[in-house]
This record gives sequence, structure tokens and C-alpha cells, in this order.
Amino acid sequence: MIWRFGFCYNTLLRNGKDASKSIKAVLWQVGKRHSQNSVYSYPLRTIAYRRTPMQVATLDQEEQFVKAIPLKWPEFVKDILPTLNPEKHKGQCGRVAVIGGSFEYTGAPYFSAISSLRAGVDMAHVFCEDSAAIPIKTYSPELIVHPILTTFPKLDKTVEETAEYIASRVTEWLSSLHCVVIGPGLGRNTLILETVAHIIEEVTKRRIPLVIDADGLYLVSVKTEMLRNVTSPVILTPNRVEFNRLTRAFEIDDTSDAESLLKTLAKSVCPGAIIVQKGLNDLIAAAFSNVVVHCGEQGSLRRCGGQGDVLSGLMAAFSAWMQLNSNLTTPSEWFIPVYSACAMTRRCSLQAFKKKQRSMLTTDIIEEIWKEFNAVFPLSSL
Ligand SMILES: NC(=O)C1=CN([C@@H]2O[C@H](COP(=O)(O)OP(=O)(O)OC[C@H]3O[C@@H](n4cnc5c(N)ncnc54)[C@H](OP(=O)(O)O)[C@@H]3O)[C@@H](O)[C@H]2O)[C@@H](O)CC1
Ligand SMILES: Nc1ncnc2c1ncn2[C@@H]1O[C@H](COP(=O)(O)OP(=O)(O)OP(=O)(O)O)[C@@H](O)[C@H]1O
Repeated sequence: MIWRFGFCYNTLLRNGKDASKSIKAVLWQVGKRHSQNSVYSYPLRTIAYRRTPMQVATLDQEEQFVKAIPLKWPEFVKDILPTLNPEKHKGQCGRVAVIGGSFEYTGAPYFSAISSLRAGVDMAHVFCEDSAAIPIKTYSPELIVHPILTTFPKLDKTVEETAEYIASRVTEWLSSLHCVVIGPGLGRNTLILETVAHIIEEVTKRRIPLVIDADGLYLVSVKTEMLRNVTSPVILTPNRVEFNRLTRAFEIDDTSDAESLLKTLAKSVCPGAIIVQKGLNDLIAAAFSNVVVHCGEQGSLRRCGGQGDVLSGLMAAFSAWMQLNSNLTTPSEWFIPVYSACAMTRRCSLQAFKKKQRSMLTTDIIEEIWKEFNAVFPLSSL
């Protein structure tokens, strides 16, 4: 099987500097490494790829490409960001959904969804517990809020029947979505988690990129089989506590070094897994790669709650653009949107922290998104 190995090689080649010298390929022969059902696999096709001719890349070259991402960022991102032009209509720059929000936690899904919108997606839905909907709507008229999740089974229905029914009301929206975030403020109610398990099944069946955070990660740790065969992109963003819970759940020997642990976890979750271990540096590993990418962009010194929600929202935006870009075809390219979300979250946090210092809140970070995006990706450069 041959995979198109894409667009950012072209960026590398165009710029032709240091890290790019050894990377000459735009295609690579996967051969034994990936099976028919391999991650993000695409049918064999011969292409005259964009600006550069077709070549065959080795696995070593693919690794070098991934390692070059922090060096070449944000140059790599240009091919992912949607252009803005007068012919586009609403939705063409991305439609995302956050599944989360409960009686206790209404801020988290708001932070996530509004961050996606501020980054530049056109529409953001929130599917939340009924009691959370009004508060979320009052935070922002921009969000489309669906009070669909419920903590009690419907009359005459079992938990399982109710979960299936409610999941079907959410999944009828999936055909219009480019990325789904699961978890911010979701809570741990049994019926809601059961409902979300059904939704995840449908999202992955349709190969829509999935971002899993917070209580969504809790669900993964109690249902370790849930994603086992998923080959579409599943991006997990655990903090320290969530990461430890996952390694315990997947019975991974935590005596190995941090990078090995992360890679083993990614391979254990599913073939499509990409894990961001958040912390002083964000570490990114994927089930389909041997490289661990470090994002060490300077962030803030404040650790107020909600910063992980901004990350999940930006992750959804970059993932939606990746999904929308039909020229993107190789799994390793997914390191680019993931790295971009990590870097941009930290950069926005730093800008907010410079202004508000000890008083910095998550809403201050969200306030910085437009400025930081304009600074890093000016419209004139696209
Ligand atoms: N405004 C809102 O609506 C927000 C809602 N949110 C939502 O809350 C829900 C629950 O989230 P959660 O599981 O993260 O529980 P949370 O109580 O935060 O932590 C549990 C304990 O773990 C520890 N700990 C945490 N991080 C750590 C670290 N990096 N490194 C080390 N330890 C760490 C710490 O324990 P400690 O040991 O410090 O006592 C902490 O008390 C979830 O749905 C989420 O989306 C959030 O998004 C925030 C904004
Ligand atoms: N020590 C640190 N220095 C700089 N940035 C950090 C540090 N720890 C975490 N971050 C950044 O803060 C963001 C949120 O990470 P954090 O670990 O706080 O997630 P979380 O606990 O899931 O957040 P939330 O409060 O939304 O649940 C990420 O972008 C991460 O890179």
C-alpha cells in the first residue's frame, strides 16, 4: 500500500533548510508496517502531488519529518489553516461539537467550544446535560447548545435503552461535524457515560476525529476495550492524574521511562491513538509512530482550572481543519494539528499571564486567542 505523504513535505522542500535536507519524500511505501486496516489508511492511488513530484519515503524519513515539526512550526501549519475568501459559506471553516457539561460543570464545555470558535471554526455545538444548557447559553449566544444528555432513564426504559436513544439524537448531527470533543465537564453519571460510549462508537465508525479529555478519559479508563480497534484519529489529552489513571487501567508497567510509557499507552489504546501528556512540557506520542514530540513553548505560571478545556477546543479546531483538507492522508501528519493546539494554547496562556499575572483566568486566555492567531498566522501569509 502506498500512502500519499503530503503537504508539509512540500512546505519543507519549499523552504529547503536544515531539517528538511534529509527529507526528500512525499510518498512512502508502508509495506509490512501497516496492515490493510491500518490507521487512517487510504486506497492505493498514484498522484502528482501538489507542487512536488511523487517519491517514496522510508520510515526513517517519516520519523525525521515528525521530529522536524517543532523546528519548522508554524511554517508547517499553513497547509492546514483554511483560507478565508468571499466564496466560502458558513461551515466551510469547520463545524465542531463538544459533548460535556453537567449540573456541576458548565464552564468547561463553554471554554472548549468558544476556544474553537475564536480559533476560527464556523460553528460550535455543545451537547450537554439538560440542567447545564441554560447557563451555557447565557455565557454565549454564539454556541449552539443542545440539552440532550440526561441522568435519569426515560419512563419505562432501561439505562441501556435510554442511552441508545439519547445517543441517536446526538449522532444524527454527526454528518455535519468535522471534529467531536468528548469530556469537558461531562461528569461521571452512569447513564451519561453509557450514552457517550454509544456516541464514541458512532463517531469513530464515521472516522470523524475525536478529542477525549477530562471525564471522557475516565470513561476510557473504565472501558479499556471501547476504542481497541479504532483506526481513525483519537486524540487523548490527559493531565498527570488522568495519565496515571490510564496507565493503571491499561496495566502498563510504569517503571519504564516517560517516553516509553507514553508510547506504550498510545499503542494500547487503539491504532489511531495520539496522546498529549500535558505538563511542564507537553509530550505527544502516537500509536503509529516511534517518535515522541515535545512541545516546550513557554506557557503561563498560573494553573487555574479550565486551561485544558482551551486546549481541547483548539485541538478540535486544528483537527477539523485537518479533516477538511482532502490533501492530507498520512497518519504522521496528525502530529501537526496536535502540536499546533499545544503550542497555541501555551502561547495564549503566556500572553494572558503577562497581563493578568496572579489574576489570570481561563477567560483571559480565550481573550488572547485572536491576537495570538493573528500574530502567528497572519492572513497575509496564507
Ligand atoms: N469551570 C469549570 O467548569 C471547569 C470544570 N472542569 C471539569 O471538572 C471535572 C473534573 O475534572 P478533574 O478530574 O480534572 O478534577 P479536578 O477536581 O480538576 O482534579 C482532581 C484532582 O486531581 C489533582 N490534579 C489535577 N490536575 C493535576 C495535575 N496536573 N498534577 C497533579 N495533580 C493534579 C488535584 O488533586 P490534589 O492532589 O491537588 O488534591 C485535583 O484536586 C471535569 O469534567 C473537568 O472538565 C475543569 O475542566 C476545570 C474547569
Ligand atoms: N507546568 C506547566 N507549565 C506550563 N504550562 C503547563 C504546565 N502544566 C500544564 N500546562 C499547560 O496548561 C494547559 C492545561 O494543562 P493542565 O494540566 O492544567 O490540564 P487540566 O488539568 O486537564 O486542565 P483543566 O483545568 O481544564 O481540567 C495545557 O496546555 C498544558 O500544556
